[in-house]
Amino acid sequence: MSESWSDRLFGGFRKTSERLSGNLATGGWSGSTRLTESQLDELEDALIMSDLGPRAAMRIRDALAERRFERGADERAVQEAVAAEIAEILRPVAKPLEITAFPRPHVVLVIGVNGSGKTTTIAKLAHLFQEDDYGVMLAAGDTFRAAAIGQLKVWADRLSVPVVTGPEGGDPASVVFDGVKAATDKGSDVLVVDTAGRLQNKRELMDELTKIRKVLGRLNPEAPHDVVLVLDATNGQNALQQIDVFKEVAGVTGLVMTKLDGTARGGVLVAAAEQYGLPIHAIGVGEKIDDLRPFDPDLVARVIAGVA
Ligand SMILES: Nc1nc2c(ncn2[C@@H]2O[C@H](COP(=O)(O)OP(=O)(O)OP(=O)(O)O)[C@@H](O)[C@H]2O)c(=O)[nH]1
Repeated sequence: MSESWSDRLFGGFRKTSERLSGNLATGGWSGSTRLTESQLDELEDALIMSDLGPRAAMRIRDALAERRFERGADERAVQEAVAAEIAEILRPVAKPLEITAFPRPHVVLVIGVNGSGKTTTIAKLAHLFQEDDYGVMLAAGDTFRAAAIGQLKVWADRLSVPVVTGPEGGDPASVVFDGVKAATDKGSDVLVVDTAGRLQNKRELMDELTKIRKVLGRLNPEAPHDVVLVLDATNGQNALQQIDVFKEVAGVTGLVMTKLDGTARGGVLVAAAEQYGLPIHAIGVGEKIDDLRPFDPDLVARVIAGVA
């Protein structure tokens, strides 16, 4: 690997940090040891414009209002202080997915709207688990579209991971049932289940997920152990609305945010952390198989604030 993960992370968040530092670089920070009201207003606006959301922006503003800076402190000092506050917000939610289920398999349902990067994320998660020497199996519970089943198979082949599929238009709950049985027979540690992402039809999706849960519960009352929502960071604030809907429809237990590379909207990660407090298991910063990693909240905070 020529580029380290943190290099890729910096590359990934470059647009976000440029945006935030661009928004912060209004000059005139130096002067007194406290930020003035108008400086604080500017700071809050810069954070909102950088997609951190009004709540996180206000929290950071309040924290910075309390802070004493060295006389003559510059923009960098303000950015450092912003980074420290962002880290405070991210630290409690940065939690990798852990395989804890006993009996095995640990069942992870993966949900998210089509195009959010769900299938790619499932492959990347499988790869992460493989790196930790866990036995992984996939289940193609998105039977709504043949393409989704095919795409998951391609990834499974590439990773040499078994995948349980059913016919297009078949019953997702029966694929999940077969998946759990196969994973149990094989002694797999983790079963990652792809599910349909038809947010337009909430009722149908809710019924489908309820049925999956019922079938899973019959096999193992603890399953699913995780319900992971995949969000596309390029959707900015709309990604947050998806959390609202999927929390209600699917009982989301954690998030993965993808496509943080190449978007200036990475601040939405901070907004999601502040507003929902759901664990953020990993972040996607590219299309390659190892472009999904559990994240280091302090490093990500420094990258977002442009001081890494
Ligand atoms: N740049 C970038 N692209 C990503 C990332 N994650 C996924 N993608 C790309 O996003 C596109 C959609 O990803 P899929 O995994 O097919 O998304 P999906 O949600 O399963 O979509 P459907 O298959 O349409 O349901 C693909 O071209 C992926 O390569 C990421 O972290 N960064």
